[in-house]
Amino acid sequence: MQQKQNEPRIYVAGHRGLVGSAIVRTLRAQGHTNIVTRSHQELELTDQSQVREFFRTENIDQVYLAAAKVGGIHANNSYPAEFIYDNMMVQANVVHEAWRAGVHKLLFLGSSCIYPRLAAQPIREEYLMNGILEPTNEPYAMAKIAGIKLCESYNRQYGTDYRSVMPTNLYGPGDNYHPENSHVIPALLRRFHEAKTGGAPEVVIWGSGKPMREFLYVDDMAAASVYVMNLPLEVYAANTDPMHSHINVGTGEDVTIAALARLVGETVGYGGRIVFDASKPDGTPRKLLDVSKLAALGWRASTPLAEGLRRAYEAFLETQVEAPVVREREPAAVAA
Ligand SMILES: NC(=O)C1=CN([C@@H]2O[C@H](COP(=O)(O)OP(=O)(O)OC[C@H]3O[C@@H](n4cnc5c(N)ncnc54)[C@H](OP(=O)(O)O)[C@@H]3O)[C@@H](O)[C@H]2O)C=CC1
Ligand SMILES: C[C@H]1O[C@H](OP(=O)(O)OP(=O)(O)OC[C@H]2O[C@@H](n3cnc4c(=O)[nH]c(N)nc43)[C@H](O)[C@@H]2O)[C@@H](O)[C@@H](O)C1=O
Repeated sequence: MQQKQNEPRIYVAGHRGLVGSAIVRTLRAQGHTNIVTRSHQELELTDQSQVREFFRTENIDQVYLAAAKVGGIHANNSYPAEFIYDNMMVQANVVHEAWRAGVHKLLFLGSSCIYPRLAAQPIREEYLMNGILEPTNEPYAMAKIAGIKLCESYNRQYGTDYRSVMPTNLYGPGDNYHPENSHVIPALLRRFHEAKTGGAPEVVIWGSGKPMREFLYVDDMAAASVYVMNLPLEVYAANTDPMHSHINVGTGEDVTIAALARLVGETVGYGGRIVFDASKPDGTPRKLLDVSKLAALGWRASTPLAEGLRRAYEAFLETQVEAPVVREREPAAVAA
């Protein structure tokens, strides 16, 4: 593809993942042709020397940092060392080496789990660090909080323009459908689909079904990421306290896990029973984001949950046609 003159050279870290692939789709749809990507195999972001060499040679103007060790409640709870180590290393290397190479603009993706477990609802950006974190994902959340502080600190000391967005729970095409390590939506799409095709009389849902979650379709998240990256600095800075320089991204609406399960069942066309396994953790009881800051800046989510689930199920079915086993990643042991 021919590159336009003066177009920024944009590195999307994690472009094969759920969010990174959607950011690439969004940038391409907006006409960007100068997008740089590297797979995990090509560039190990926990390795500082590889990251330094990449930024030294690639002449990058902007970074979307969507590479991270990511998983649902079970993966976070089972592999805490990998969730804290990988995420601390990836973000420290990318932020530091981007700064060393003179990259002025970067967008860091955090997560709504940075907020206290029992935060007042809806959760405003300034509630960061005013309470105890949810234990099932505390190591991951600590890494993400450090990521926000990295960006703030480089901005304060070096005058960079490194921004942070805190997404709620995401879903959509390109998700991880591992039966245990995935998030709830891809796990349930797969479980309900297998129950339907296998004629199973019931589907088991983890926990009590009572926790509430807010779900954002991934193309909305990608659109929000590009929107925040491109806001004029004076507009972004005027809306973000220098000590709380992150912005929530969500829909502003949540559902119980029981209601979500019924909706996934309807989407898939499963007619059997839904049962709950109380031996599995519920995690945070509720984490609804206050999205008024981003709304005031001019962006709102546009994909209703039922429509997003329909598209996500279509994408899941496509992966079944291409290859019956889809993107099932087992966290590997932390490199010695
Ligand atoms: N999914 C969700 O519900 C939410 C996600 N987020 C955040 O959004 C961002 C993107 O998440 P999502 O797209 O879901 O995650 P995915 O797991 O789908 O994608 C992450 C990508 O990063 C790559 N990656 C991971 N570790 C490394 C590494 N050490 N070196 C190079 N590449 C690496 C992965 O490659 P490989 O698979 O080969 O390891 C993968 O392509 C993350 O920061 C996450 O914390 C925030 C809130 C909710
Ligand atoms: C995005 C977010 O993701 C993780 O947190 P989480 O919100 O708890 O995410 P989850 O999608 O795994 O679960 C949501 C709810 O759903 C219930 N649930 C039912 N049945 C299944 C099920 O089959 N799989 C999963 N994973 N959950 C299930 C589950 O018990 C929980 O009550 C964080 O660790 C953290 O990394 C983070 O930031």
